[in-house]
Amino acid sequence: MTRDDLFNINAGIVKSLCTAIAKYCPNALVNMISNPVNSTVPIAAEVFKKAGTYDEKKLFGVTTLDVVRAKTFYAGKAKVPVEEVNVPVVGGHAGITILPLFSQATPKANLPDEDIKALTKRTQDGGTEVVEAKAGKGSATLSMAYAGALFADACLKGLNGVPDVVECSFVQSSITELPFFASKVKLGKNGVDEVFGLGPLSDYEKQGLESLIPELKASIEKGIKFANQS
Ligand SMILES: NC(=O)c1ccc[n+]([C@@H]2O[C@H](COP(=O)([O-])OP(=O)(O)OC[C@H]3O[C@@H](n4cnc5c(N)ncnc54)[C@H](O)[C@@H]3O)[C@@H](O)[C@H]2O)c1
Ligand SMILES: O=C(O)C[C@H](O)C(=O)O
Repeated sequence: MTRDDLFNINAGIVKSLCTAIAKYCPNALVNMISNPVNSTVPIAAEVFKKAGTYDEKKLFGVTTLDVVRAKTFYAGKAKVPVEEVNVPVVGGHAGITILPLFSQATPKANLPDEDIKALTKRTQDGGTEVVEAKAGKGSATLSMAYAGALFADACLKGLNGVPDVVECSFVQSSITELPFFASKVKLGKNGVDEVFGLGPLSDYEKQGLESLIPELKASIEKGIKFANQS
């Protein structure tokens, strides 16, 4: 099976599920985990737009697993307790479109450049590492369940009026030239309350941002095209 076959199968499933969401629960917050997230979120947006139910504050690509991985790998390298670590991960959810911002990681550890590069690559390749290790038996399951639960819980806290709930997510965005982008998002009573900008980037992160834009743009466009042609 080619990647295109996989895209078509998952994209078709997402399209039909989103058609049902538009009909039966049009006001729901939608947490999109199905891959390729960089395309399935734009597909969902197109389906909802056609149905007249699109609310950009209520559609989220779940990138929490990238954050969980970045935190875990950073904690290991920096020798700090993982529960104290914070690392924003921006961009998208595939390969080089996943951009962990270790320059903003806390607690500060002043890791050398080669460690930052290795941590970045490991975060970007984390999903593939699991897929390869499971050798045909699927992708990350327990860690995804953990990450999905974290993000769903954050959405529920926001809906319940808990202040200052902030998570990274792939959402409609105007912080770059792309219509969808993952960054820190404040969650509130209506879903997205505020999409935060990227903050100061290191030169390495600036390069990473520049490199990911064309790939992420193509994946977004592929999703939009799929939604509108089939
Ligand atoms: N966003 C992330 O970080 C992340 C992490 C892990 C997995 N994923 C993605 O999550 C998705 C599911 O992964 P998985 O490992 O749980 O796969 P899986 O094959 O174990 O489960 C897929 C489920 O979808 C169901 N299904 C198939 N066709 C359907 C349809 N037409 N309508 C409704 N349900 C249907 C199947 O019965 C099955 O239960 C994949 O797209 C995977 O790439 C995303
Ligand atoms: O399902 C995959 O290809 C990988 C998944 O998105 C992950 O990050 O683990």
